[in-house]
Amino acid sequence: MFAQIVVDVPAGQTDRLFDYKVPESLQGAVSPGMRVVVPFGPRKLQGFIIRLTENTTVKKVRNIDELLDVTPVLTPELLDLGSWLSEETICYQITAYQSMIPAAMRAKAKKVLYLQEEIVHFPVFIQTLFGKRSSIEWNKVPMDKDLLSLIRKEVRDGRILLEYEVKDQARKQSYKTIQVTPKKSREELEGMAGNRAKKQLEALRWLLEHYPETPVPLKQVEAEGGFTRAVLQALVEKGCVVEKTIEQYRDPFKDKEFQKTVPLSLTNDQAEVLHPVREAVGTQTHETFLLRGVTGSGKTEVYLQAIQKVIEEGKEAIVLVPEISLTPQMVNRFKSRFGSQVAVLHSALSIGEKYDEWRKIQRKEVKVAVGARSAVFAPFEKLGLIIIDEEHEGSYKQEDHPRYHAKDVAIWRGRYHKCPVLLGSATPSLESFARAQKGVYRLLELNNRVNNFPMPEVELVDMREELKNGNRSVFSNILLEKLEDRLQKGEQVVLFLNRRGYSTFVMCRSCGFVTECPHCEISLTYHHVNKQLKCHYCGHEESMVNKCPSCDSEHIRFFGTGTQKVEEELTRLLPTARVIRMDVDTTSRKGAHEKLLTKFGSGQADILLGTQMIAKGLDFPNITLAGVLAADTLLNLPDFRAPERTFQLLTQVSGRAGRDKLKGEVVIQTYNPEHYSIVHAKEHDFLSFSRQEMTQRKVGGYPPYFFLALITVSHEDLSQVITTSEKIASHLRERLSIQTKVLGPTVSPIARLKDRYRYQCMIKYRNEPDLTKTLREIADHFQSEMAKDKLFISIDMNPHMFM
Ligand SMILES: Nc1ncnc2c1ncn2[C@@H]1O[C@H](COP(=O)(O)OP(=O)(O)OP(=O)(O)O)[C@@H](O)[C@H]1O
Ligand SMILES: [Zn+2]
Ligand SMILES: [Zn+2]
Repeated sequence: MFAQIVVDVPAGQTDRLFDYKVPESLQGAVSPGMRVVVPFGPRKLQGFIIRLTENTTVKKVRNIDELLDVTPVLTPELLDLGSWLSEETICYQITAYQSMIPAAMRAKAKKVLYLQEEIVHFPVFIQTLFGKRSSIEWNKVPMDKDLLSLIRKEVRDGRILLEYEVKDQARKQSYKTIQVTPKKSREELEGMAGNRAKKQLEALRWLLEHYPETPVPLKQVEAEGGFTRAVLQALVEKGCVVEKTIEQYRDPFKDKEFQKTVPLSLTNDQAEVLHPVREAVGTQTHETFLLRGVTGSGKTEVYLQAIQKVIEEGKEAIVLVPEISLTPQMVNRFKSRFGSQVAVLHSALSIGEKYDEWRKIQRKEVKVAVGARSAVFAPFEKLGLIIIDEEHEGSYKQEDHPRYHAKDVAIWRGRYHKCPVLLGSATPSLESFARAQKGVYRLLELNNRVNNFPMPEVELVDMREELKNGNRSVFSNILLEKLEDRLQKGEQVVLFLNRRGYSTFVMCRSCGFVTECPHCEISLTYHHVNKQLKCHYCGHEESMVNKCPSCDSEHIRFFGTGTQKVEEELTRLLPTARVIRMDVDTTSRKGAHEKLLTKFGSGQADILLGTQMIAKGLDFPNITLAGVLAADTLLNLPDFRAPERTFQLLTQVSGRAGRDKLKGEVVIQTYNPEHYSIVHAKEHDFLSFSRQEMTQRKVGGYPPYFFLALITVSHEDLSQVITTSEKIASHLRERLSIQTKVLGPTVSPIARLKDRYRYQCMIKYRNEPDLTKTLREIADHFQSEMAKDKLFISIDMNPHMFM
């Protein structure tokens, strides 16, 4: 028998399957989706088995060296999906597969088999393998087919546990227990211990007295009984007690109580949008729904009840939420409804925790996976529904290989499983909305808030006027007044400050010199805490200067407004206000995010000041004011989606206010009060915004009218970058149709990054069936240069970032 294998070859090789012989010893133990180690030239490499065949055309076929899995880590579906991803996003198949499995399995982790029952209950083969041990390292297991298939069966039945020992794990993931060997009399047991072993007899008697029938953690016996591990180990070896390893999932939620919630009785609007989704789940029909529901319209309850139906049908569901809104509040809503049937895949989890959650899915111990982008690869085999909340979010697009968009993957899987995909948002992306209007997706709408609570009143403040009237503060007079009013009433406020484009930079007032990173063409950011200047792209750090390096002036200082600075000003202006600041600095510690939100939710603070992480998903009834300190920061980015992002963000932030009985108000401070994205956000008018934005897109030749592909070339040597990108552009112009536009090459908005110069070409096309093929040829053409030289070419078939 032979296996066709995708091998983890470093760049420089093409993407193809290699044939290997399955040695006699492994026949019956191998199946597609398992990882193996194979010889490749002089090296040993990892690979995935794609399929098994009876024959090969290869003359000198080599043997598989080692099998790394007992059960496949990739399902047949995911194997298909990976090859599709590799074609669509122009990446190596191996890269696609690696991105589908948890990091713990990618790392060179040690694998250990643990017996879950007494050794005597296992077949002789396994008894001999383990001897007196209760665990054994995988690489000590002989690659013997009969033994392997036995082990596989036991792993499947849960009698042997396969663990990855990941280095990052300081915490215990399993613990040992001991138990007096059952079905033996006291005399027998004492005889086995032998009367010369005093300490052992003492321990045995203690156990017989205190825990005659139940397993006790070894630690507990040591602590309570005061026996040493050596004494107890001796009893194990003599067979007087049996040792057992109890697995403990690293459950990041274990200290939490989830109040069980029951389905709310739906409003008519909710019932109306839920109906077709449940129907599609029931009839196993693939269809993509776009649920456009204003903020606070009860989309989450619709998701929950759709999932309910999925579970009733004996199926499984995936819920994707943006990383940033994967807040405890959001997670709780799923955990509270479905309890232990939910696995949460969260980037804040440790590698080990993530692996545990993933394994719950793989073992079919849960029915629902809630997570950020990569949770779309959850290895369910009976998918009944995939939900993407806040479907417009840019973070669903991966900005590294494989450059996939979670929405495309979700729809691919929906088709495969014949199940619906539900996209939800208050502000759908124009691409999705256009598809819904054309009938490619089915549009569902929730136009009102639950209980018809009104949308909040939005006021725009022109900050240029404020300045003219002598107000140099970051707070307009109106916002300050309203803040004072809320403090008096004991109501709560969220204040939003955009992180990007508004961090503090250092500028010389005399000559305009701005301190830049020596490796990237980006201004350095001032960090208050350690008085350092830092580059957000490459991490370069230097100390703050007192004199302008360019003109020697002493009038050099930092500008712009970071959250810290706003917090300082806030406490100066409103000394009694209790402020919680949420940004990368205050939430970097594990669990900090949750603590801060709980504190705010329980009324221990008046103002929640933060960046993007407070813009979405928060549902606190006592918030009656939302303030946006600078609405324009996103508008100025060199990105055709800037107005769309601005509109979305303003709508989201506004959506935090007045979600319950108390009426909400919003203040948006801006230097562009006439900009259509801001004007329409004020009116909560998605339809008018999308109409106007569509016109812009048509004129500019942008999605959804045109598709885009972005090629970025970088090298330490500028002339190399220019030559290569020119070659690529002219090759493309020759190959592609005349309707297709090839723009550039031009300098990238970030002209230099980590000492590499960057140029880009943009392709705008409507119909170019062979484009991925052509681009792959280009990538292959430069492959050898890329391998030996410092040239780098990145191809993005659906770019969301243009920097
Ligand atoms: N049928 C219902 N009856 C009573 N309350 C409901 C109902 N449906 C939802 N709610 C409540 O309404 C509030 C808003 O709902 P939810 O958070 O689901 O809105 P959303 O559409 O997801 O909002 P956003 O897009 O702003 O996150 C929540 O507090 C929720 O518990
Ligand atoms: Zn200067
Ligand atoms: Zn840098």
